[in-house]
Amino acid sequence: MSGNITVVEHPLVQHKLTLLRRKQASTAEFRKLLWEIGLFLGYEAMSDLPLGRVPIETPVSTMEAPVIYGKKLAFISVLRAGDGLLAPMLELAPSARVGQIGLSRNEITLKPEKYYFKTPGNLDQRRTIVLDPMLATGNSAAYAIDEIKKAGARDLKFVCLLAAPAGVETFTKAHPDVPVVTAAIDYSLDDHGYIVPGLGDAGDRLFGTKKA
Ligand SMILES: O=P(O)(O)OC[C@H]1O[C@H](OP(=O)(O)OP(=O)(O)O)[C@H](O)[C@@H]1O
Ligand SMILES: O=c1cc[nH]c(=O)[nH]1
Ligand SMILES: [Mg+2]
Repeated sequence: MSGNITVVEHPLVQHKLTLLRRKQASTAEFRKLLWEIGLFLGYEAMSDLPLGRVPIETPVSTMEAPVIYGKKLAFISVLRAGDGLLAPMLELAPSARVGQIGLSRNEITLKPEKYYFKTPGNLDQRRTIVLDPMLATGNSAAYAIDEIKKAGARDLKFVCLLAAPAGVETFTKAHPDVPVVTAAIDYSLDDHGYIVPGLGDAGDRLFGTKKA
């Protein structure tokens, strides 16, 4: 498989992902597990932030101590399901600016339809991390990055929970400059474009909107 993709294989992530995938997981459990895994995905996605040094005093001595330095962060959630990763990312970096792109995948064409777009200013001066748990066909993620690049972003990463091989292919062909961080790459897509084995519809599971 081509592209710059990091799979977070930490046992805690893989264990929590198994609990979250199970169809018996309640909405509350799904939400909490996505939040917990999101912390680890954020930890990985931000592992290359540049550090500078500032002088501080500890109770014992002075030192030149490391601090995150340089470009500010922007997190952009692909609505709705991206909001499940936004909360843990903000837990890690509370002063990041936040944007949203609202996309709904057309069930027949499997193409995204945009219904909302709002991003922070000066995206060209920010490290921009785009969030959506699912990279299935890759159409939504590739389109989201197209729009976010049009808004000025240049230094981008994409963070998801699950990816399908076809989605990784489509995404990395469209945006070879955008590294992807995920917790797993599954086997395939079904006839409706759902990731197999996957977890079902992430938005419905996160918000409890699946019709009975
Ligand atoms: O890679 P793709 O084939 O484009 O599929 C992935 C998209 O599908 C889901 O969103 P959905 O359209 O279900 O919207 P929702 O978050 O409101 O449920 C998911 O959150 C992605 O945005
Ligand atoms: O498996 C999938 C594919 C697209 N969107 C989802 O929420 N789940
Ligand atoms: Mg959905």
